[in-house]
Order: sequence, then C-alpha cells, then structure tokens
Amino acid sequence: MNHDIVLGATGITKHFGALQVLHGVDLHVRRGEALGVVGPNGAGKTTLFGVLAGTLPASHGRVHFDGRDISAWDTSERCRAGIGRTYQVPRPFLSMSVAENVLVAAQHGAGLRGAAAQAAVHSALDRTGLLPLAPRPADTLGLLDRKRLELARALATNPKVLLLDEIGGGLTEAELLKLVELVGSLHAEGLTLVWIEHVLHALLKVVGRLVCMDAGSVLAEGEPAAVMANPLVMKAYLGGAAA
Ligand SMILES: Nc1ncnc2c1ncn2[C@@H]1O[C@H](COP(=O)(O)OP(=O)(O)OP(=O)(O)O)[C@@H](O)[C@H]1O
Repeated sequence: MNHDIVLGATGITKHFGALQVLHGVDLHVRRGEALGVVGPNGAGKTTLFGVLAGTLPASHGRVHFDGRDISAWDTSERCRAGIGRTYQVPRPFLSMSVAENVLVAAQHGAGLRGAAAQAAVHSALDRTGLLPLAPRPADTLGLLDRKRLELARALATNPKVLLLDEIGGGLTEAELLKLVELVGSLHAEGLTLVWIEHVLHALLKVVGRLVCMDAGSVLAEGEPAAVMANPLVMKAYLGGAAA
C-alpha cells in the first residue's frame, strides 16, 4: 500500500438485507489532507463512514489504515489506532458536564486513564474553545457549542484521521464561519480530515480534494471545482433536488 495513503477502502460493498447501498467503493485518504465527501441524500456517505470506522461491517472489500489491514478490527480497536469520528446526530450525555462528556470519550473511546485521560480532555477542550464551558451541563449548550463538543469528544480519542459527518447542518451563517475556522485550524495543525457535508460553501473553504458519491458509487473525485463542474455530479444533484 502507498504510504502516502493513511486510510484506504477498496472494493467496498454493503447490503442491508436485499438493499445494496454501496457498490464497490474505493476511497483513499492521503496523510495530512482534508478530503470532502458530497452527494445527494441516500448516496451511501454515512454508510461508508460506518464501514471505515468499523461500526458497520462491509459485505465485501478491505479497509487499510496506517499500512495495516484493519478489515476485521472492531470499532474500538480502530478508534484506539487513530480513527476518530463525529456523528450526524450528536448524542451527548445531557446531564453531564462538557468536560465529563469529553472524559467519557477519552476513557471509553481511546482507553485512556488517569493523567493521560485528563490531558486528552484538556487538549480537546482547548483546541475547540470549550475550556471556559468545561463545567457547564451539556444540555445548556447552544447548537454551535454542541458541535464543538462533538468535535472535542472525537479529538479526545487522539485521532490521526478524523471523520466528520455533516457537522455544519442547522447553523447560522455566522456560526458556520466559526465552525469552518475551527475545522480549518485542526487541519492546519496536521490532522487528516474526511468531511461529509451538505453545506458546500463551508466544506469548500477547508477541503483540498472532493469525492462525490451517488447511489452507492463514487461518481467523481479530484480538485473540488472540477468535481462540482463534472456533468455527472451536476446531474446527480439536480436529480436529488427534483426528487
Ligand atoms: N441500517 C440500515 N438499514 C437499512 N437501510 C439503511 C441503513 N442505513 C442506511 N440505509 C440506507 O442506505 C442508503 C444510504 O444511506 P446513507 O445514510 O449512507 O446515505 P447518505 O449519503 O449518508 O445520506 P444523507 O446525506 O441523507 O445522510 C439509504 O437508502 C438508507 O436508507
């Protein structure tokens, strides 16, 4: 495997019963890059994230990470190896504080204990600007701070690659700019990102490469402007809008 590729999926298919939602997808993430993943609703983007993170077993195909075949690894092994993710629908423990939520991720996601767990929590809160809110109950946070918390929980697992699933949804334009700034700063620190996002103008401020999926296949990939101008991609989006 090419060592420039930190995370690679090859020939991934996924069936849910009789429904096939991924049809031989190849996805290769380069070390240090920010890769965007777009596509109409139901294209299979979140399912692909599940296969990468190990929450969903692939029906066929292999996943490699950092030079190793991790296809048989479960989600906690992959998390400890350095694959972090956020969820489309964040589910923080609402009665717990911001810091406690991040601590749970450091302990249960990354298996950290004691001073190492506390250091990971401090660093994640600091990087996401949540240190001043550390003692606040999670249910008192506004939407942007909940997104920051979702990021902090993923960062507390010390990821080498961070999978972001539609973290931009529902924010005002001003909030979105702050989120873009934060995600951009994580990438500037050297974190490899794969970001599924429907809010294209936000995504395009951060990513250097784009993959477009439709109906369980990769339609196009490459330089973002070229991908968005690809006739197949335009057709998929217009079809999605009309559906
Ligand atoms: N657990 C499941 N059981 C059955 N079908 C599923 C399951 N999860 C996803 N699907 C189906 O797989 C297809 C792909 O869904 P997926 O969520 O991966 O798409 P997506 O590209 O992430 O869409 P969106 O942009 O709307 O989040 C959809 O038809 C969806 O209904």
